[in-house]
Amino acid sequence: MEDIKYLELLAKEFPTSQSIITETINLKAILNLPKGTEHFISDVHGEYDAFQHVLRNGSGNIKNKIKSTFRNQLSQEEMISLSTLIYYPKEKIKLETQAMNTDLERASWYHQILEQLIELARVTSSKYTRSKVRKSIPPEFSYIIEELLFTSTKHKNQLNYYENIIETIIELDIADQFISEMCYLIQRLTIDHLHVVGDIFDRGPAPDKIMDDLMDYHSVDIQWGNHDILWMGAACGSAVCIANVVRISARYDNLDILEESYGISLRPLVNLADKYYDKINTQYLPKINQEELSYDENELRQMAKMQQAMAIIQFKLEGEIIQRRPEFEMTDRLVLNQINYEQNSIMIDGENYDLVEAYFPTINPNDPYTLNEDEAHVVEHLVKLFKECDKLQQHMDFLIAKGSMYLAYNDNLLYHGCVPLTKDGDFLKVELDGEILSGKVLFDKFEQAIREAYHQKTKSSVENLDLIWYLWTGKTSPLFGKDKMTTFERYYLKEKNLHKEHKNPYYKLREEEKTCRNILKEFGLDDDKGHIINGHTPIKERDGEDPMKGNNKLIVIDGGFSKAYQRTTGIAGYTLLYNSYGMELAVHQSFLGKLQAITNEEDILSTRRIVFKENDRKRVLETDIGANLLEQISDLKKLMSAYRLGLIKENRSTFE
Ligand SMILES: O=P(O)(O)OC[C@H]1O[C@](O)(COP(=O)(O)O)[C@@H](O)[C@@H]1O
Ligand SMILES: [Mn+2]
Repeated sequence: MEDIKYLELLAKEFPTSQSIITETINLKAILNLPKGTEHFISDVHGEYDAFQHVLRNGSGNIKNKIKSTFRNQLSQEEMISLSTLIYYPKEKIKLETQAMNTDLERASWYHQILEQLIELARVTSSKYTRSKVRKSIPPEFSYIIEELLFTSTKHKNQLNYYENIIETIIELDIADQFISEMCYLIQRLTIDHLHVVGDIFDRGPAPDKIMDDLMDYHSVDIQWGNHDILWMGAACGSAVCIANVVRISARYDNLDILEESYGISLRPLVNLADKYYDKINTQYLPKINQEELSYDENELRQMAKMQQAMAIIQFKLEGEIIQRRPEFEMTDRLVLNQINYEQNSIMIDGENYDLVEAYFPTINPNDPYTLNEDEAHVVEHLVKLFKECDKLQQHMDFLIAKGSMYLAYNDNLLYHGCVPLTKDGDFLKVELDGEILSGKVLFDKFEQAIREAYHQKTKSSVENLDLIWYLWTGKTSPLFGKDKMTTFERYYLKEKNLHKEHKNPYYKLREEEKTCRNILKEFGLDDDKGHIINGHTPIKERDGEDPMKGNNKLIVIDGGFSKAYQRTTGIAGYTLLYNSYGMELAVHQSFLGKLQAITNEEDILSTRRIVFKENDRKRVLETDIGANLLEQISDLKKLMSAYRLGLIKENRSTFE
């Protein structure tokens, strides 16, 4: 019965036997095509230009395609030039054509480039069905591009036809636009699907632009990172998440993201900072690249004061939650009541330490966690603006729609931080809302809390919002993975040992193959076939650390986009490609900037490391999409027999 109802619905889409046959042929054709290329990137941290570059060059994939297509026809320089054109078509066309003196010269360049691009688009589209390629083609040029891609040039007549189209494009003066569209098409066909393994936000200057691009991207999923969760909590109106977001933005000189990109006015915060903080702690000076920006002293002081005002609000709000939620076991993070405000010292683990440059004008020593009236006003104002900001809400809607705590995809398991484990490698048992949870169900519980908090945004339950903050900083959070966040200590104490945040046992245990296999099994995956793709921790390649762990069962792909971290890693970082031939890690050097990439044709230098090779080229049939298509084919078969048995009537009206 159920079945018939479902088939009746399906019959609306496939009203005749003929339409079923057509669709089945199409689906079967897809099953036999090579698996599409998956691209994995992680820890982008607001570095828009580097992110865009890696996306545009497909982690080196475009260059490889150019090499294999034109190895015997183009010089090394010509191939580099063609790749730059494909990454940055508009800018590169301008540069090239401006340097030419005659129309003839320009026409001959256009001709040559168009031929190369058509050839490359043919190669990159050969992995897909016509129908899929058609959907990727921009509508303005769909007719011409289809003709160029699908017309054979074997016969003289056909060659003439093809040449004619190229000439017409040049004559009609649409070559610039046409070339750009072809370049974007090639970019798009080179990567079938993108996975972003977390941390789009914080530290770098333009996470909002990254979100805009991701929202335009043809096929993408996201595994939430700890920084993304913080922003999601903020958008749900969690005051403590907002305090962290604003403090971090001030710390990395990114207040413009809030004020200009998201239109969140910081005026009340400026007033609060001006009213209370005339002395500043130098730890609150923003982290900026001194060569790039020159602020005068007043501006720097202003930013430091804002960061300081926000940090104190954060410590107060965190104290409230920690007291309200004893099960979070975070009482060691209750710092403000451990301070001796007369002596400016603090008690930690029974020892007394002097606070450096300490100054707490808004704290009442007898009631250190209560916001004063001005602070409460700032918080109220920010909560309102974060919740009302359309652009931020759209970005977060997208994170919710395309994102998750983890993803099982084509045998692989993707997550940002860690799977909490005991020292012995068992899944750590965590008590949440009276339930004892570990492994996969722990992730599921957190995900459910996030979704509930998000969907009831106007009256988000306090408990769920607390959990979102816990995911940012709690010691059993799969997104954080450390014992504590020592923000307070790093602002006020000179003892470096107190600044240390210790990674949990997972990070040692993931070196062992057994751990990785256990985790894959826990998430329902085949541990012989599958791999874990992990972000979050920069790999110190300079110190000999290897991104491939657990006998290559786990790959850490912190993209190293964050400039602040490149000093410790020695390289920029890693991205991963998984195509029909296997999986490859791309190891990137630093990105020198968009201008260098265009004018000097300086690509990110990347080397490749093979993670594994497929014995036989992998087809769509063997992927998750393949499994899905097989199911569709079987449903169509059922519908076909329902038509034959007369259980459902064919609707031929459109053909009669
Ligand atoms: O260097 P900053 O700005 O103080 O940030 C350090 C904080 O960032 C974190 O490393 C989290 O960020 P990541 O997810 O990028 O590691 C915290 O553990 C740490 O307290
Ligand atoms: Mn992270």
